[in-house]
Amino acid sequence: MVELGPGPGALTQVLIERYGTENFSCIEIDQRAVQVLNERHPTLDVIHSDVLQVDYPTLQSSLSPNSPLAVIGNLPYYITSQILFALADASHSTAVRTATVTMQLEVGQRLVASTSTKAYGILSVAFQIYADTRLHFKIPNTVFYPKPKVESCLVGMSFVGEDELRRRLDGVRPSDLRRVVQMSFQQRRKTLRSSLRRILMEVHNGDKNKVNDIVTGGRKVEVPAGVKARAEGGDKFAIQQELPEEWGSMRPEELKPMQFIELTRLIYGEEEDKENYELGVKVWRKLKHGKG
Ligand SMILES: C[S@@+](CC[C@H](N)C(=O)[O-])C[C@H]1O[C@@H](n2cnc3c(N)ncnc32)[C@H](O)[C@@H]1O
Repeated sequence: MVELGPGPGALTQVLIERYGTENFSCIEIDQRAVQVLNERHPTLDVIHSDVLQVDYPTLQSSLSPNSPLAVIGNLPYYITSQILFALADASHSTAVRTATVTMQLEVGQRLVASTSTKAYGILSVAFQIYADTRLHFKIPNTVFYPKPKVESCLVGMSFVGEDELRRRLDGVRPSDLRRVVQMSFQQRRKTLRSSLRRILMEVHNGDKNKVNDIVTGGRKVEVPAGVKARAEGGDKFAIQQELPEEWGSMRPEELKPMQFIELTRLIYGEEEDKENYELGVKVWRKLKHGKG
């Protein structure tokens, strides 16, 4: 068990009473809190570090090589989503299996939001693909001291792990998925046709995943799946930088998480070796709170 941001140890105390200190480590950035914890709990492993710099697979192999980490904590709210995304990236390496964390209510609501609601966005799509996520209960601001302005909640995440994640992605690269989801929600009121135009251009120009050939004026041109290209005579050709109509007219909040995977496949194609391609360990963790 790893507690993120234990502070002087209000939650830590309760956890130690219940589970002891043997399989328990904490990560705290504040030197004063680290000192307090060391004095109060001499047998507890307290790591003085920034949680955003933690490499969970390395941490797991040093702390608990035979079983994945269970993460717990009353998270620092200003970096909640970055912490969560880092956990998602680690979840398919078997480093992290569960996270039970408090956060701002609004962020918890985004994680579990359904399509066509204001709260539905990047966090909802990512955490409904990578984990089974539950908002357990709300926590009023009156139970904290000093009293914060915002309400909180307890969220439980059970990460689906590598095999199930590969089944869900079915060859789609997480980095491509992240880009499509991010671009789609950057302008959440616009249609996908307009929000994703830049990606379609990049995919075409970027020499990546070229899967269809067209021939024009005796020249062979390759274009990505889902992008229509038209021979225009001579050696001229035009790429129709548009998504198929059924996708193009939709707005991002209408797409279920699994539909984002389908959309990504349409634009970027998929890996052939679906069992073994790199899922990536720093895909989502760079995303910041607030966008979508
Ligand atoms: C919301 S407080 C929770 C304190 C305590 N767990 C409690 O429940 O009372 C967040 C804690 O995270 C720590 N923290 C903030 N940013 C951090 C970071 N980047 N890495 C590690 N700890 C951090 C703060 O010093 C603080 O102790």
